[in-house]
Amino acid sequence: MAPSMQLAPHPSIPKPEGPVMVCILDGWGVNVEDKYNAVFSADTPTTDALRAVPRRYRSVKAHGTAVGLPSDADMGNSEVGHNALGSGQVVDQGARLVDMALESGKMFEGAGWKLISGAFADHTVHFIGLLSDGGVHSRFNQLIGCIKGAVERGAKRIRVHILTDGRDVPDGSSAAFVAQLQEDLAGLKGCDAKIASGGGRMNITMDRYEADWSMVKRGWDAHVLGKAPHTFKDALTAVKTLRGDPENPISDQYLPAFVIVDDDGKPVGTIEDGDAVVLFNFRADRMVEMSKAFEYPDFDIFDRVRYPADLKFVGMMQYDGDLLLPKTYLVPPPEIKGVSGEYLVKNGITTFACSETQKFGHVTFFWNGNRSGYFDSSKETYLEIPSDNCPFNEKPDMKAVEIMEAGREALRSGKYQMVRLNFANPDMVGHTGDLNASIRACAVVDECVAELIKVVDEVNGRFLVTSDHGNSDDMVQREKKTLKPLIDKDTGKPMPLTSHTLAPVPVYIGGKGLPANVVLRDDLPDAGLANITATYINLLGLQAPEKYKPSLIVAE
Ligand SMILES: O=C(O)[C@@H](CO)OP(=O)(O)O
Ligand SMILES: [Mn+2]
Ligand SMILES: [Mn+2]
Repeated sequence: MAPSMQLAPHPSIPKPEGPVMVCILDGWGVNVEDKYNAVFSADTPTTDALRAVPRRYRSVKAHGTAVGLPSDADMGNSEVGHNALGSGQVVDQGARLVDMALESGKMFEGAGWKLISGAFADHTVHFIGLLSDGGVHSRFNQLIGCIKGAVERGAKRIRVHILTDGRDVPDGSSAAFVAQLQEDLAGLKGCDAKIASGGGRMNITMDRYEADWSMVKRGWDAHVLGKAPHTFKDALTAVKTLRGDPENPISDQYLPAFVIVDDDGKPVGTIEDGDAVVLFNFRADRMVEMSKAFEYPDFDIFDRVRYPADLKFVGMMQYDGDLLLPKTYLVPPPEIKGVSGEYLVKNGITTFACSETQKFGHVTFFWNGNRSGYFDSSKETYLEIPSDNCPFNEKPDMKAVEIMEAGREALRSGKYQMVRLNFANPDMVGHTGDLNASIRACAVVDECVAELIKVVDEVNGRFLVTSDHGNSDDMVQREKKTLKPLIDKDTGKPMPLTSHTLAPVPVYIGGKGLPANVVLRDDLPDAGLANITATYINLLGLQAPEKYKPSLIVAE
């Protein structure tokens, strides 16, 4: 082992007899305490009790610059949250790197730009991605920046394939983004630019972790082949019509696929031989599958029917550095080096990591600094529990009990020194905007934490329970100043909040194996998620790498 990777024993925190459990309650923030806070409203006796233990509970920042996002107006998300939790470092994240590449002009100088510029004169440049200013997967102004850059550099024909959001931005806001995009495209001089196809992000194109490839096929059919269940002459009409009854609309997230056609009913923007395609999302998880469909000539997961020849395909970023997918991209992704997972295996620590499909890559790929697979398969076991395929408010328990049971077994097995679990419920159910289902989601997770802590105590272990960002902690849109819920004019009901929040997240530590003198420091008021990495390494009785953000604990 490189001497630099050796972790010294902690001078005052001994090695535990049992394992260390790190639990991430995805989307569980600390926020305004009223009935629209599902975390607060849920029956959560376990985390309530943990919160009452002196010097073993605090909160940490999980949004904005504390996790490498461009500004403190940016909510946290799973990618940047797990990157920070697993690496102990704050690195400039995709959102910021794309901003900088556009500002400096580097965007227009790299290999990715060179590739697509081959289509400027005689072919079409297609942009496919999430249309909103949510800043989790993409940002509207970055799309416009790229389109304008292409037009200034000679692009003659542009088609945009839009995924409507309603998840990182309020549901129903898609119409406004579409209207704005249409206006911006119409204002481009010397370029024929139009919206060509679209659909809701949770219905087409943006599947992740192979939960449902049929979503990607629906996206391919609409974007590439120009085939969809609905055709319209105009995208704004498409989005407004497909939402249906204003009293009970289909969410922007789930709008069916549509294709824009001309007066003869012909699609205005199929993807043809020699065209360029840009996936303009910077975030990886929901772009990997579509990238495979575009990049791999012998792709066979679904029938692509037609695979355009001489395609100039790029991602906004490289979405998987191990698979080198896509080969060509516009902006190099963040480089996260020396993550805790690598240190652990190099120091002989055995790890079990588990979540259900929807969060499996979060607790492995994102946790490991966007790396696929194991650092050392002899020391690590990653277990994926298949997620249900349904809107998660219909089954708010999701696979929490199964994850808990797997965690319990791993803790008892004696095989693992570290057990890392992610519970998806407060996040995935929170995204549906369904308050009651989110309350249930938080309650079931609290029950699972109770069961796990019992076992941690049984094996003389230690635990750290935390989260990656807020979500269920606020389920309603609010007036900025008074924080009063905003009321929908049509329905008279409070307007649901489907997005993450800016809230800090809790950190609870404990376990029978944790010496009584180990407590949370009180001199790090501004700590963030990245401080948790050194903390859990200390719980293992080891000193953390020097470059990590300081540990939150001390032995007094
Ligand atoms: O579902 C997702 O893709 C994002 C929200 O856009 O959520 P998370 O960061 O929690 O995965
Ligand atoms: Mn998350
Ligand atoms: Mn989320």
